[in-house]
Amino acid sequence: MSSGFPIAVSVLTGFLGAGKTTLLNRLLRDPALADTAVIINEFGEVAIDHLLVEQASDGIIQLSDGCLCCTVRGELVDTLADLVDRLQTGRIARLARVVIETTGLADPAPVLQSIMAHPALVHAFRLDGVITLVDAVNGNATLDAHVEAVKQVAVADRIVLTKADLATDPRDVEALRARLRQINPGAELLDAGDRRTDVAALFDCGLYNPATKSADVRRWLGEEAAHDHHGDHDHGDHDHDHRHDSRVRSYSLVHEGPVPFSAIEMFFDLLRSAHGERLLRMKGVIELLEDPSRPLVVHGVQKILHPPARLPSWPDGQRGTRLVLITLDMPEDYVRRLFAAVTSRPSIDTPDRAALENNPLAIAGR
Ligand SMILES: Nc1nc2c(ncn2[C@@H]2O[C@H](COP(=O)(O)OP(=O)(O)OP(=O)(O)O)[C@@H](O)[C@H]2O)c(=O)[nH]1
Repeated sequence: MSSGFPIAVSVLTGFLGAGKTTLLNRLLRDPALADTAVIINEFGEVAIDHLLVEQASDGIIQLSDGCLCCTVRGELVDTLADLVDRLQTGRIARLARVVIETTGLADPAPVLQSIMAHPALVHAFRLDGVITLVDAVNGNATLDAHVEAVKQVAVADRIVLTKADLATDPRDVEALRARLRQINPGAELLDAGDRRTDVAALFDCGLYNPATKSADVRRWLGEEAAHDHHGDHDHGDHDHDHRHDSRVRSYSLVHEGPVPFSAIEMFFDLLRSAHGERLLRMKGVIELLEDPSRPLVVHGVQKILHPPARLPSWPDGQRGTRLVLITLDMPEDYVRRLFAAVTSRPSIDTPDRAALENNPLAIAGR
């Protein structure tokens, strides 16, 4: 794979009418998004209308053969593979970024999964981050009614509140902000009406940037680890029945001292085989016994684990293994016991790693 790879992929999601296209059109006027391909997944057609945009002196041009109709996931993969082919055959000179706008009803996890899982794409693309838009007027009701909307917020790296200008009561907007922070305390919460909500604020989320060999670990792990958050709290005086929120949980697992690669591998394998589809998102840094000075950055979506990357040094000087899990209906106790077992901190009635190696089913899946 030549230079220029892997290409950053950003996923833009948000419920029906949240303002995705409006924001995208605004962002695309920024020259910083030159050399960007936009893939739009329109609702209703179960199809992807993809519009390839290419840098030209006079702005954006649509490639003449750029429109295909196709089914969602397979064709998303085909579309991305086609982009790689165009680059390698010189039909596109440069491609710095891909933005995928999902349908409002989409559960973003399978979209992320199809990018991260495919062998042909895994080295060509890297997930930069998920940008989720939430409508300030309808957001609360949407989150109450649709678990997909809660998942969209839960997996976000950036949350953008739209239409705050249409809200009649600022207290409602504040309550919504509090709820969004509750569901996903690690994501930055931005306002669409704020001029600072620009390309720089929304892209390069820092999961892992091969160019700088860095990851914004402090932000996405530090905050989580500090709060060790659950999504099922009441919100003070706004005591709604947020039944979907409580199904989504975000919590961190911490282990001081290095762990062998085999233990981490076993943890992920058992977790994914027992509860893969409930693991919405996982990110973390790991201190490996085999190479403790270079942290291993891992991130995964459902059953898919992205190829781990190595950082040259510990970003905040703090060693140890820190994982953030965002889950839907997953028993936290099972995850904690499994983690304790593989990191060899046995607790009562919990087998240690040696026992697990002999019998991986020793910790029941549910
Ligand atoms: N007042 C106001 N209107 C907005 C804002 N953002 C979007 N809109 C309007 O909301 C409507 C829906 O916006 P779109 O950008 O089409 O929303 P979308 O999320 O792409 O919609 P779907 O693709 O159908 O899910 C349009 O009429 C926009 O002009 C905002 O911040 N303030």
